[in-house]
Amino acid sequence: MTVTAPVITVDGPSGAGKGTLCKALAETFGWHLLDSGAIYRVLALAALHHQVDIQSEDALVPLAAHLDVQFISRNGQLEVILEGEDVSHEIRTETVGNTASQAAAFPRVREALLRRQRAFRDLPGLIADGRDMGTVVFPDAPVKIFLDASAEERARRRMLQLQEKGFSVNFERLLAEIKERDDRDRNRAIAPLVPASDALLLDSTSMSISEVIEKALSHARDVLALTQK
Ligand SMILES: Nc1ncnc2c1ncn2[C@@H]1O[C@H](COP(=O)(O)OP(=O)(O)O)[C@@H](O)[C@H]1O
Ligand SMILES: Nc1ccn([C@@H]2O[C@H](COP(=O)(O)OP(=O)(O)O)[C@@H](O)[C@H]2O)c(=O)n1
Repeated sequence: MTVTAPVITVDGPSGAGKGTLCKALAETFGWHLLDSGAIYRVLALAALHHQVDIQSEDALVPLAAHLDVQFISRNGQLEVILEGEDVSHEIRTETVGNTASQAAAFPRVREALLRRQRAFRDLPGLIADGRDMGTVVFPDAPVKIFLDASAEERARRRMLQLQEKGFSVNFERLLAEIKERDDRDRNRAIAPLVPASDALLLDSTSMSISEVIEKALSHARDVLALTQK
C-alpha cells in the first residue's frame, strides 16, 4: 500500500503571517516545508537578471520550466540558491514580490511550476505556504488554513520585517504596493487567492503570533486525529 503524505496548507495575502506559522508547524510536527512564494520570487529574480520580459508569458514559461533553484534548510533558515548563487536576501524585496505577482498571473507559468511544488510532498508530511495551496496544488490536503489580516496591519508587519533585514521602507508606499499585489492575486483568472471551501479562516489582525500558532495547531491536531482514525 502506498501511503500519501498528509499536507497542511496555509494560504493568505502578503504579511498575514503565513511564513511564521508554517515554520512553527513544520518544527512542531517535524514535517517538510514548501515556501511556494519563494519559487515565484526566484522566477521573478531570474527574469530580472536575464532581462526576460515580465509581460511575456511565452518568454517566462521556458524560464519557469528550467529554473535552476535549490532550497536548503540550514539552522532553521531557508537558503534559496539560484544558479549557484545565494539569493535568500535578494528575493525578499517588494520589487521582487511585485514582479513575482505579475509573472504568477500567467496560466502556463503556474502550470510549469506545479510539478515542482507537488514534489515537496513527502513523508512524514508537508506544510505548504502560498496562495493556492489548498485550492489548486494540494486540494486533497486534510488540513487547510486561510490566514488573513487587515492591509494596514500587514503593511506595518512587513515594514518592521524589511527594516530588520536592513531595507529602508516608506509605510505609505509599502501599503499601496501590498494592496496592489493583493488585488492582482485576488482577481487573476487562474488560481486566485481565495479560501478553499474547507479551510479554517483565521483573521490575525489582533492576534499575537503565539495565539495564531495555538489556534492553527489545535485545529490541525483535531482534524489529523479524525482522519487518522
Ligand atoms: N500575529 C502576528 N502579530 C504580529 N506580527 C506578526 C504576526 N504574524 C507574523 N508577524 C510578523 O509579520 C511579519 C510578516 O510575517 P510572515 O510570516 O513573513 O508573513 P507572510 O508569510 O504571510 O507574508 C514577520 O516579521 C512576522 O514576525
Ligand atoms: N502559491 C503561490 C505563492 C505565491 N504566489 C505569488 O508570488 C508572490 C510572492 O509570494 P510570497 O508568498 O513570497 O509573498 P509574501 O506573502 O511573502 O509577501 C505573491 O504575491 C503571488 O502573486 C502565487 O501566485 N502562488
